[in-house]
Amino acid sequence: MTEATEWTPDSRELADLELLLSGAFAPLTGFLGAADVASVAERGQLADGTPWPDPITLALPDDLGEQVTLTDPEGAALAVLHVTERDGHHVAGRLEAVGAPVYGPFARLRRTPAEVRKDLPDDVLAVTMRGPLDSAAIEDISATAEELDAAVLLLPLVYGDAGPAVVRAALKASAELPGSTVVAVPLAPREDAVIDLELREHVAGNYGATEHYAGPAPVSIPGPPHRRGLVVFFTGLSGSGKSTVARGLRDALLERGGRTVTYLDGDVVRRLLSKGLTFSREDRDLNIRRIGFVAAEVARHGGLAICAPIAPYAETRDEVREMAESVGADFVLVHVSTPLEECERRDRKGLYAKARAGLIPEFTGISSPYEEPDDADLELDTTDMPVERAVTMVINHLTTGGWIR
Ligand SMILES: Nc1ncnc2c1ncn2[C@@H]1O[C@H](COP(=O)(O)OS(=O)(=O)O)[C@@H](OP(=O)(O)O)[C@H]1O
Ligand SMILES: Nc1ncnc2c1ncn2[C@@H]1O[C@H](COP(=O)(O)OP(=O)(O)O)[C@@H](O)[C@H]1O
Repeated sequence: MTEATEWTPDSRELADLELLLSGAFAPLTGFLGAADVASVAERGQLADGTPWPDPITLALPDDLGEQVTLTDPEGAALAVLHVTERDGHHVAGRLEAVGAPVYGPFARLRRTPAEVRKDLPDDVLAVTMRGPLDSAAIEDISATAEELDAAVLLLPLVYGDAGPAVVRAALKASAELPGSTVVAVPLAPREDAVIDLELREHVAGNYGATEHYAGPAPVSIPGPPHRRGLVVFFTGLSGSGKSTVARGLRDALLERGGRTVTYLDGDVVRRLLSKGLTFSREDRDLNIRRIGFVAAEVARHGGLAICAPIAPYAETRDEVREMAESVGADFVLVHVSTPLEECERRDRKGLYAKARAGLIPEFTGISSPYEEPDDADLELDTTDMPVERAVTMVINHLTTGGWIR
């Protein structure tokens, strides 16, 4: 008997899990095993011939055992998965519901198909929505419902940051469609438009739809750069000048006004957020991911975050870029490329001397690697450069990119 373990699926898997548990993905009752996945990919059918458009899968690390409690990011248990099949990282098995989370925006509108169906008549026109309905669409829906003598069921498909806005759009449309019902459904969009539509039809059918109307795709217009969130990420050796330039940048931005600025000071991060972490690769990566997480949260809300850690590994810097971009923010990488000889000559804290004497293990540039970026947006060698000039170069870059005006 293996020990019970816990796992938090990613956001799309969690959305699928909720639909599997609520019955919105019926006839599916669990994540698909290899035979079903292959059959869906080849024929758009489960292995037993039932039509199904999209492989609904869950990836788990290999070492989690046979009984895995699936939790949401806050740690609340949602289901226990009794693993009976593994295909690489993909796992299938019986899902045992533990309890649905009762929080989150519009949680009261996340009802199961069984609950919704018992309140609806035989004829239902379901409208799946990922964005607002304009007046032409509302008129169309109203006329179709009248023609079919059907009740209108608005199904805002909530996923990601835009979720609450889609529900608000559905409630607004509902006010113009007398007698309509709104039910929030956590269906993540699929890349393939045909599969996405078929999946919407299946879900709508499970909610009792006899007719399905797919609301238009939302038009997403990214805000201008000076309104978008931004992460300015300095990387470079110890003593290269990261903190000095980063602080100068913060001060210059505050003097100009117009943007909210958060400076994640390296020392403060190491003292608070990353207290107790060492300089092993693993701990450095964790430190950088934590910085990236906080910076992306700042940028998610339109703020400008400045970070200045050494961040010696390219892969981890890429992860932070990805974190920022995944919340709709931009990412500017500034490589403070002052060479090791100059950093060592400065040796402000006497650390290089200690590292050379073998008193500090794993010191970046001496006994631990620094991977030079090949994707820097700006490079600053501060060897013969006054601090003010370095700050101006960053400001100029941000102005040229439109992030500041
Ligand atoms: N082994 C080792 N290697 C590199 N640096 C060391 C080490 N031990 C302590 N220090 C001091 O810690 C500062 C770097 O911390 P960071 O959080 O920026 O490093 S990392 O990004 O997690 O690699 C760095 O400060 P800065 O000089 O401001 O860069 C060093 O003063
Ligand atoms: N153009 C410059 N930009 C930044 N720092 C400079 C520059 N010229 C000289 N320095 C000096 O180099 C040192 C850089 O230290 P620091 O900013 O703490 O580096 P880091 O944060 O990369 O470890 C400071 O003593 C600073 O005064």
